[in-house]
Amino acid sequence: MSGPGVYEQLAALGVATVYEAAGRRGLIDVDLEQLLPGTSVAGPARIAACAQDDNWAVHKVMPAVRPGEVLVLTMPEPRPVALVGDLLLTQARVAGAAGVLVDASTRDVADVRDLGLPVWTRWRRVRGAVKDTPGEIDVPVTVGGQRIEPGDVVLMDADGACVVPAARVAQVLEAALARQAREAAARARYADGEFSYDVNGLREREDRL
Ligand SMILES: O=C([O-])CC(=O)C(=O)O
Ligand SMILES: [Mg+2]
Repeated sequence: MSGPGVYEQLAALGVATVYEAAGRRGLIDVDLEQLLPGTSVAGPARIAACAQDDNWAVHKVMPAVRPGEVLVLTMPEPRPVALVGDLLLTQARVAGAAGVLVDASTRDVADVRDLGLPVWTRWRRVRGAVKDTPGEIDVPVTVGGQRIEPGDVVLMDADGACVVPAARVAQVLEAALARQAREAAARARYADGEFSYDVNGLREREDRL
């Protein structure tokens, strides 16, 4: 079969549509700054669970990263401590990561932008991480109140981030494509001057109140 792959399709559908199609599940409920505006990515999670304020696990995870993966970096209590900068992210870029979710701080932002690797970060702060404790890689973590397991599909775009459990990807993709088709039909009507107040039956409902 040809055509765009599952990850490409999910990235194009976007976080809002996929989250809605998943039954409003999987939201990574935290403010993230998108360092490369205009990018959207989806891919299986490769996880580094760092010790507090420590980026040993980020160094450790780099040799494990496979092309197309979304690297998820977190620590027990996320704080504006720089888990990554351009040196670590160069390694992610060369490994072929689709994108990086930093549930902490990123530094060397100008150089990171030049790398062209899409990164979403909680903070931009240069405070350095220590390397005292190995932490863990390839383990489940919680980011923005949402559990992410290795291999779950993480999506990120201008709206933020969400995750789809690996076992639900096919079902959520199908529902998201259906939702996209419904939204396209609605968009065409609004572009023609109709109003959602009428199309969605809200005027009629209000008249009956
Ligand atoms: O080395 C660090 O701890 C983070 C950093 O600045 C880089 O990766 O360039
Ligand atoms: Mg640096």
